[in-house]
Amino acid sequence: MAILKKASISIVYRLKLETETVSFGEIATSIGQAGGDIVGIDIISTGKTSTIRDITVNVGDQADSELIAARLKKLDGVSIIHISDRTFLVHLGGKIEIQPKVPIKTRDDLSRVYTPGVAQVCTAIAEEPSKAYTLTIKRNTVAVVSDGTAVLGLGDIGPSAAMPVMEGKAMLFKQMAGVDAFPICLDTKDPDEIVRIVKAMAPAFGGINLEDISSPRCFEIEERLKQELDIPVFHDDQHGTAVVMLAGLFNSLRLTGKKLEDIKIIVNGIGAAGIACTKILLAAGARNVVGVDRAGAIHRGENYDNPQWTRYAEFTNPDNLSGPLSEVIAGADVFIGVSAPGILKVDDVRRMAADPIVFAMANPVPEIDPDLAAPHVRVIATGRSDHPNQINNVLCFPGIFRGALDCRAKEVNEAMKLAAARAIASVVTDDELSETYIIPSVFNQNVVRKVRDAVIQAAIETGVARKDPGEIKAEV
Ligand SMILES: NC(=O)C1=CN([C@@H]2O[C@H](COP(=O)(O)OP(=O)(O)OC[C@H]3O[C@@H](n4cnc5c(N)ncnc54)[C@H](O)[C@@H]3O)[C@@H](O)[C@H]2O)C=CC1
Ligand SMILES: CC(=O)C(=O)O
Ligand SMILES: [Mg+2]
Repeated sequence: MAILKKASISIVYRLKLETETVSFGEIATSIGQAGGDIVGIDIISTGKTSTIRDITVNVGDQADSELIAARLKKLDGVSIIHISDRTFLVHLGGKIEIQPKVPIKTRDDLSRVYTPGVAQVCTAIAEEPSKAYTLTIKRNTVAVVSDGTAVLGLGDIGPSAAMPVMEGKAMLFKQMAGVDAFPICLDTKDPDEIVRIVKAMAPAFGGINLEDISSPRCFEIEERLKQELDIPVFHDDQHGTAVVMLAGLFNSLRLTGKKLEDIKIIVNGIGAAGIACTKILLAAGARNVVGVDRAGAIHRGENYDNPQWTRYAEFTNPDNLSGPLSEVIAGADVFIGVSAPGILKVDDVRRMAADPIVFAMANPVPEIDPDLAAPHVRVIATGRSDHPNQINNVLCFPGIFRGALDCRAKEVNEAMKLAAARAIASVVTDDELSETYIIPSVFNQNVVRKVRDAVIQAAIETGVARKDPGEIKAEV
């Protein structure tokens, strides 16, 4: 796919240059001819006969980077000291740390934050457990829990390899919504064990964000934890994705003038995200949703190994369509992809109804290259940040947990999710709305505030809020 060749890797070449032998112009030409785009030049040190420089270059992929290195090595007077990928550099030593809120400078400080003073606080919590919310990190802290089995679209890469994603989620929680989040990657795939561990660690947390746990195990794990814990448990890949997708669809339909209840929607990839997207679409009023997976359209009368699919067929696909994506997509108004790279073809898009809406949300590579789809659709959205219309659950989870924590919600229910979707959609005003702006930017400051407020309101209305946020502010 062309998308894989776009400049998405940023490489720093540290070079020693013999100034009598080679000019910077020769180096720049060499890099440019190999497909690199120089975006920064830093002088590290200079001597009488040589200089050391860091040249930052954007390249399409690893092969381009290697080609540039090979060309530089051939130039007289150039030696490569080292090559670093800026994405790797930003991960060195991990991306987050814990900071104390008060300094410990004297024995007096020590005796208050630690023993003996801390004992009084422990006793107060032992006598009144709800004080954990006011006297510990619980009220502002979320566990981001994964077992590394469905990491982005990379699949079962294990708990250690999942950590960078979970650290990234923790950064986003903090930066977007002030929520302290811990990445916790478990070295087990056993649902019983995951449930037991998460329950056992729950006292420290005000909420649990499950992440990148493969289906169908994710459904059982989330359901059991919701039943057994009194703090919100939210599987981001299901509900965060569904909320943001619905927000994007609400706004796309504002453009096309079509109504949710009248349109045909294909959801491709009936896993964690696909099932949740379907459920929220139906809850919002859609009537004709057809799920498609590797086995084609999920329909009644088929004996699926995956029990989720048998259940799914009962409440979707009103015309009981069967067959591959390329057939059932005919006449569809909307394609929601939460499956795998490159499986939607331009010919498939051509078979859709007028003004097609395509959300190709598989990460990191979408179901169709947005540049290929663009001439044939009214709206194209992906999960990526390097294209317009980024439909990514980062627009949801910070605000939804900010709201849930602030009102000490017992759970995140359907009303709260629908309220969050409407809130995200509402950030885009009528004047701003266009084919390339159906969803607010991740950096739009209004998103978290609007989602938080809407979630609190819905939590209060549905009786799951344990606190008025005003009272929480008064306690600070
Ligand atoms: N943009 C966003 O915010 C989000 C995007 N995603 C992306 O959606 C995709 C799925 O994520 P999950 O639902 O968590 O994974 P999952 O593993 O629970 O589900 C994936 C489903 O896609 C199906 N699938 C795989 N290849 C297929 C093919 N060639 N044709 C039809 N179906 C196929 C699988 O059989 C499975 O049912 C991933 O690429 C993930 O990165 C997931 C969550 C959020
Ligand atoms: C965005 C996200 O959570 C995913 O692709 O899994
Ligand atoms: Mg995820």
